[in-house]
Amino acid sequence: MEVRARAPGKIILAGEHAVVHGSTAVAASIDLYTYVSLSFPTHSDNDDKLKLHFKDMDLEFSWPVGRIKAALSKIGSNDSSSPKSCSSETIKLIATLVKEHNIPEANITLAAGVSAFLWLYTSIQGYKPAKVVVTSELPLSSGLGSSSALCVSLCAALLALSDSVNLDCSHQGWLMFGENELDLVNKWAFEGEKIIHGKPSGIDNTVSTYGNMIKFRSGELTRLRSNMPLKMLITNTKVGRNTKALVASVSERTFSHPIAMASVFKAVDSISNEVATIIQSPAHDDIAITEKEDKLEELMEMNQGLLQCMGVSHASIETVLRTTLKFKLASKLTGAGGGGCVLTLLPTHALLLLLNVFMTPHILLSGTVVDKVIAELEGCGFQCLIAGIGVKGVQICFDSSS
Ligand SMILES: Nc1ncnc2c1ncn2[C@@H]1O[C@H](COP(=O)(O)OP(=O)(O)O)[C@@H](O)[C@H]1O
Ligand SMILES: C[C@@](O)(CCOP(=O)(O)O)CC(=O)O
Ligand SMILES: [Mg+2]
Repeated sequence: MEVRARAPGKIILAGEHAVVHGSTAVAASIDLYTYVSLSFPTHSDNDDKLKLHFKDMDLEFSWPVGRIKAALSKIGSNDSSSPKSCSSETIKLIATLVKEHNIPEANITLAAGVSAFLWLYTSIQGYKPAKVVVTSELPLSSGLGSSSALCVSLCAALLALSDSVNLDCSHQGWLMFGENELDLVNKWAFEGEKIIHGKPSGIDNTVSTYGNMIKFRSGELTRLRSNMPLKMLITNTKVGRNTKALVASVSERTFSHPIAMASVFKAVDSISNEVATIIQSPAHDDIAITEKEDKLEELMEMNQGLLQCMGVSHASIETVLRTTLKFKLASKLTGAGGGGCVLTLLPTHALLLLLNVFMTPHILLSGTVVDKVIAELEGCGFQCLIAGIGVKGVQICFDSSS
């Protein structure tokens, strides 16, 4: 029996970082997924190893289960139905298992993902031999939530073959979990995110688990129903960064300037609530949609200004902001910043109209504003994509033939 799980990445429309400090944020899932397949060896395979394959990087890890059991013996027995945090002592024990594999320096940030894997696997499945294969359509360490998509898809696959979840294994194709199972996946995935991020807010694993669009504050989720077409250009600056370090840097700034930062977080909270209201409010005609788009653009620019206050912008992000502004398009970073991805709202008029009179003569050529801005951004060495927004959350698929 093999089970596959897929979990979507995400964009944060408003409120990243501030959400770690108790403000509201708004996020949506995107149609780029991380896939995890899990299979147990048969008796005739005579295999006693736990194997992890990061297929995209062609990196394989394996440990005899006896070795894992010996290293983690103090943890006690596993109980997949009650998610628990990995203690700092256990993190150290897990780190010794990870270090036994010499991860190439260029891929060293993957060590956090391997540690999260070992914690989630042993906590949910115990010390069984298995093979786990991970692939992803998401760029890693870019702000699109690859860490949470990894944790959510992994937990879904592990729980699908655990005693805590009862599913119809004969179902053909992708299958959604029920609400209780989703809650369990989400809670375990949050524990994995803690290992990768240090201090996650939980918004990324929550939107990857439940999908669609959510408002999130202090662990509480409100599902949003969008009442407008929402198209975003995602520009990957390809500047790698690490969410854990960026979250820590904002915490340091908060420690140094608590009163000023409290005001920044309060302003972000208001922006996120306004974004959620605009997205959900009814729009009966094109004029109403344009008004909503104008307001969203202003709020995105305001949020970006506050992210600059938090110290998480980057020269590459500023280049994207300047470039899109030339085309009268508003942008903000998404995720932890420091490089990574930038969101640009593509208002309906930008998708339909040819360049208009506001543009300077040298760019008054054929094509839509969107074609032009993408060409210019890609000319800077960035990578652009337009992802589908608000897709379903985590899903699983059984393959009983294997
Ligand atoms: N498909 C994957 N394969 C291996 N590790 C992954 C994968 N996706 C995420 N990770 C782990 O998550 C880390 C990136 O998480 P993070 O810094 O939060 O960035 P983001 O979540 O924005 O992509 C990687 O360095 C790695 O440890
Ligand atoms: C910066 C933050 O708000 C989002 C991080 O997202 P990402 O890992 O950069 O995709 C952190 C969090 O909410 O846990
Ligand atoms: Mg992350």
